Amino acid sequence: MADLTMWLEATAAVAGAGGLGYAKYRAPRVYWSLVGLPATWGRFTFSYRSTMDVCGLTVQPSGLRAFMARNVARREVQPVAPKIRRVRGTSTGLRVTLRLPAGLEPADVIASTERLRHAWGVHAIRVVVTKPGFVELRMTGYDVLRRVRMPRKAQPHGMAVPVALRDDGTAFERDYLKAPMGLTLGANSSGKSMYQRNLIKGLAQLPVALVGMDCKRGVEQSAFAPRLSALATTPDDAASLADVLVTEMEDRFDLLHLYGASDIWELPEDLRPAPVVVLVDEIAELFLISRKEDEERRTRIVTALIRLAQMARAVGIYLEICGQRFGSDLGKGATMLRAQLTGRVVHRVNDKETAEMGLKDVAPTAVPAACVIPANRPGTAVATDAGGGWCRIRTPQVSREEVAEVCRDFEHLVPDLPFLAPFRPRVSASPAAAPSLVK
Ligand SMILES: Nc1ncnc2c1ncn2[C@@H]1O[C@H](COP(=O)(O)OP(=O)(O)OP(=O)(O)O)[C@@H](O)[C@H]1O
Repeated sequence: MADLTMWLEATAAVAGAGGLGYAKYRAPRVYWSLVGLPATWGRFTFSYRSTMDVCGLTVQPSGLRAFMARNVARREVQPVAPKIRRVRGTSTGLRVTLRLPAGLEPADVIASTERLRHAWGVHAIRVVVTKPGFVELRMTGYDVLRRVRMPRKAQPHGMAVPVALRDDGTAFERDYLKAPMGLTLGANSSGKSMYQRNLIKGLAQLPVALVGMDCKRGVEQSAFAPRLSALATTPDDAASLADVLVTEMEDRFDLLHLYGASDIWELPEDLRPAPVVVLVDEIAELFLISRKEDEERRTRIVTALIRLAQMARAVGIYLEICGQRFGSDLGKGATMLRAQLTGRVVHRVNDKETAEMGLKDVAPTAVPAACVIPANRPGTAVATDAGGGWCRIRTPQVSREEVAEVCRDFEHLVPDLPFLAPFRPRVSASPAAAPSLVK
């Protein structure tokens, strides 16, 4: 009888452990909420003081405080750790708000994130400055980028589109008001098109004009024709389109001048021209030339893009450029244009040099992280935040057909912009069919 009881207990334990192991792998969110979160919360609570001490995140108390401790409270003078202001569990991790004592700065906490991560046994910790004197430790309990599930409340709004998941479980937004010009780099099959698809899916739902430049004969962007205000599928069309955008930029500056506004968002809504997002699928196609005669066209395109990148933010024209590499090897003007594109996303790269092209000037500490993105994780990238920060992100998988359907559903949002009318792609009955330009 005793043997049978022991066997049943052992079987239940093995089944339980197997079930937990299965849940940990197949349903990490559920596992985290039921097991990981309580365990981490407990570990954090019980080891907080000693962890802060050994990580060097304590300071000596002020003279008055030391005096009070010695003479009034009659206890030993202890170093002061950041005060815990709030602890909150989420479906992917744990968030802790800390008030920093005088003598500690956010950079000290950032420098200790690896040590804190190991001490509390979490997958990642990101330190965010919430207001002067306060930081939030965003702990992620498990590898949320293994299977991307966007937070339900992440929806396009204003000029911001949630395009990917950060490794702390929050949505990464491409916000054109914070970083008006963007650059996405990455090797072959690293996930650049998937990133653009997610972007188009979100932008299609906003009242903006979408302009495509896809000189690979429109193979990627033509499926989104119903929602595009313009599409250029050859370098010649791209040159004409870039010229038209520059003329429109100048007209919009005249309008701003007339109303004494510094950007279109200061204009009354009924006078405000529709924002335009220009999506360039492969920048090298616009730079490279095969014949001497093409040189003039390249100079035209590059000059127009540089002018737009330098000035068009105020008039609501934004660039979103994509490419495998973007260095001086592309030709004259490449590095000048790149410097203006401050919203950077770098996917897996084949060499350190490409990662440096994308990140060195805006977030140099992100370069090593971009160099170690594994090939079996397409869609993973390093993205810069406003203010020199960066994070790891991964896009959700979305099919071209799904995005094409969203584009059809939101066709009514295509703004009426006469200057783009000659470039409006013809929408064919079959969504997969390539459009041709109406001239
Ligand atoms: N976030 C993701 N999750 C899962 N699979 C992805 C993700 N992103 C991309 N992939 C897959 O990786 C492959 C390459 O993706 P994609 O076409 O976006 O890469 P790319 O960088 O645009 O490549 P290329 O430069 O050759 O056009 C595709 O099969 C795609 O389905």
